[in-house]
Amino acid sequence: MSGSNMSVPVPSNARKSEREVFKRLENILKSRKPYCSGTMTVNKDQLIIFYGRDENSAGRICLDDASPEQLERLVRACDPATFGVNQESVLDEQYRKSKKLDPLQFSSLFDVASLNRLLHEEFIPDRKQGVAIHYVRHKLNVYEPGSFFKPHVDTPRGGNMFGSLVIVFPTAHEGGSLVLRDAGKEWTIDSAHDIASNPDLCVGFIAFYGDVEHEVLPITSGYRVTMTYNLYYDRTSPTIVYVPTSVDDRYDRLKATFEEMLDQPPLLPNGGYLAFALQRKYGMDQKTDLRDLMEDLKGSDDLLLSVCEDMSLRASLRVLYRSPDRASHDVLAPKIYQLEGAHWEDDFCLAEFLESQEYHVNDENRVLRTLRLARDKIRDSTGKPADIWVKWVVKDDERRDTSPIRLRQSTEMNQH
Ligand SMILES: O=C(O)CCC(=O)C(=O)O
Ligand SMILES: [Fe+2]
Repeated sequence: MSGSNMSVPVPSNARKSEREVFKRLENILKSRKPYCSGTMTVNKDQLIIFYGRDENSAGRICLDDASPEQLERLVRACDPATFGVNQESVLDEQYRKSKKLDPLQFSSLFDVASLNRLLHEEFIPDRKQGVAIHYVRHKLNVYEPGSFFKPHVDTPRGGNMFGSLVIVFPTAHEGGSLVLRDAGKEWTIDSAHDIASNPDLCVGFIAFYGDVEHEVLPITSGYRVTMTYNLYYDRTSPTIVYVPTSVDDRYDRLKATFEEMLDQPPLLPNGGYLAFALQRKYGMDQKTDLRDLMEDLKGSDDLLLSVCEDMSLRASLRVLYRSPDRASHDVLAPKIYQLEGAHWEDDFCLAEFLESQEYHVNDENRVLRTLRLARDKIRDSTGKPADIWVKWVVKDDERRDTSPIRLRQSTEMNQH
């Protein structure tokens, strides 16, 4: 389930001034990069790795001035790297050709916490500014000439994992750029080049959100050694507030545009909601409490929520359900419904249909009788079986229906 690729037309009755404001809001929300990268100076000690697969093998390497022989010895101590498909580890050298050590097979003196400040300033969502980052070491990867890792998205490990961090050690190599792709854009990070052009001893780093596709291009010479971390929010540790030094005026611009929009009466003359598709993807299923998910928003989604909170606008996460034939009103539901095996009566309006699903869940006979149909019946605008999209709802009106899931009028932003 995701919200990033859905195209929702701006309602045809939106006025020109409204369209312009929507477009500006959209541009601000889409302008944040889903990663941050650079180089960080280190002392030589931080580049020492102790490694060994079992009790009978032990090695040590300093990844500053390691010789090809030392690097070859490290390669021999590693296993071929697998990758995750449907929760399983698969070995396929057409897809990923590299070597790796698991976290219990190596130790490193690298001080990852030195990146805290930078990640908070450049990468951590605004509402998470005070929350500490918990870095969990994932793998040591070793790429020889000819090694690569085709485009993939990292397997999320645990609910509050929000991203990945790659540390690139300063072993001389060429090729091996990390290419990131998100929402139709692409960025290439050539850490080997960045490290070589820095006069100080340094490592390269790239932190990116968990839903960003990435790829390691083939290594053409030398050895590329990386250490990966899974990034979590650490809610148990004390919160630290950094004062960002970089200037990011998106918050102010978003707030000003919002104010302008709300000051333009009548925005929604008959009442209604203003809904925004989430920019980032989140894992969820029927058990997901959308209120918990609100705590884990990333990037622009989090920025939007902070602006809403700041302006005392009631905001919540909702799932948008749209009937197959668009004959009834859309429903912004406060939860994810179990549609597997549900049955759509032709004269149902969508809200009634969803309510009936709730009712039938514990009614075994009805469920048996109504097996099949629903997945086929709920379709998106292109005719494919519908996916579930999570939307923002930020503006409503006193005259709103009392039913929590009925929508009288929705105004949505175009995603493209
Ligand atoms: O080594 C890298 O640069 C990236 C490795 C990676 O994408 C992974 O381990 O999932
Ligand atoms: Fe990856």
